[in-house]
Amino acid sequence: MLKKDLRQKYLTLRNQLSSSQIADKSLAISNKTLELPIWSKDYYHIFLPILSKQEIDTINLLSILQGKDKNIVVPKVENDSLEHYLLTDNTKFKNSAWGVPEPVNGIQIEPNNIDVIFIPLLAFDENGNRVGYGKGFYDKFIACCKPEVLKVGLSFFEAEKRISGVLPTDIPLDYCVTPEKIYSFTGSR
Ligand SMILES: Nc1nc2c(c(=O)[nH]1)N(C=O)[C@@H](CNc1ccc(C(=O)N[C@@H](CCC(=O)O)C(=O)O)cc1)CN2
Ligand SMILES: Nc1ncnc2c1ncn2[C@@H]1O[C@H](COP(=O)(O)OP(=O)(O)OP(=O)(O)O)[C@@H](O)[C@H]1O
Repeated sequence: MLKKDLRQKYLTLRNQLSSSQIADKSLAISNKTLELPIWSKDYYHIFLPILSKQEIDTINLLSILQGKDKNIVVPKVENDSLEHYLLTDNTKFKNSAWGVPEPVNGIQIEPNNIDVIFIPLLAFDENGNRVGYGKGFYDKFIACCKPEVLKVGLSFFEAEKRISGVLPTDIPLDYCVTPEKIYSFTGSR
């Protein structure tokens, strides 16, 4: 299926989830991440959910990262690209026009310092390709990171067979975590 059709399909499926399904699936995804071979790193990049858009609630994953004493980095849209800030006890948040809770100020982190990125998505396929909102924010961000950065998709739904219309700028995932299972794409490339 084409990216734009998949975007529509999964936006609709996501909107049909009840708030208790969102909470249960978000918790299951967070707990499943503990089985990933990613926990020996320092800098973990995480998104904070647009709750009104029924995105995965990452609060439990945030607690896991804090419990493991990791450096936690969150994005902010500035001039049509992402900037990244260290999360501290003093970080203040403000919802962007798009509904993302974004840090107001703080210590900026360069992409080359980031070791692991948890990526929001609408759909993914069995090759680790991914569909987001279609703005290319994450594609451009990942392109600035070090080549060995670990890219971990989080998804309420299981993999599609194949996304068509994948572009040369699309960087595939290393792992994707759903409430049911972990997909690893590291062996297939
Ligand atoms: N929780 C969360 N945080 C995230 C993302 C995400 O998908 N989820 N992003 C993943 O990329 C980035 C922000 N993504 C954005 C995507 C679109 C627009 C935006 O400006 N949208 C237009 C409408 C565009 C349209 O409908 O065509 C607007 O609000 O005017 C802003 C940010 C970074 N943070
Ligand atoms: N590294 C890059 N440099 C410049 N433009 C890019 C880059 N990566 C992607 N783009 C552009 O961004 C646009 C959106 O890409 P795509 O449809 O793959 O978005 P997406 O993967 O759904 O969204 P996102 O990355 O925000 O989650 C495309 O027009 C693409 O050409």
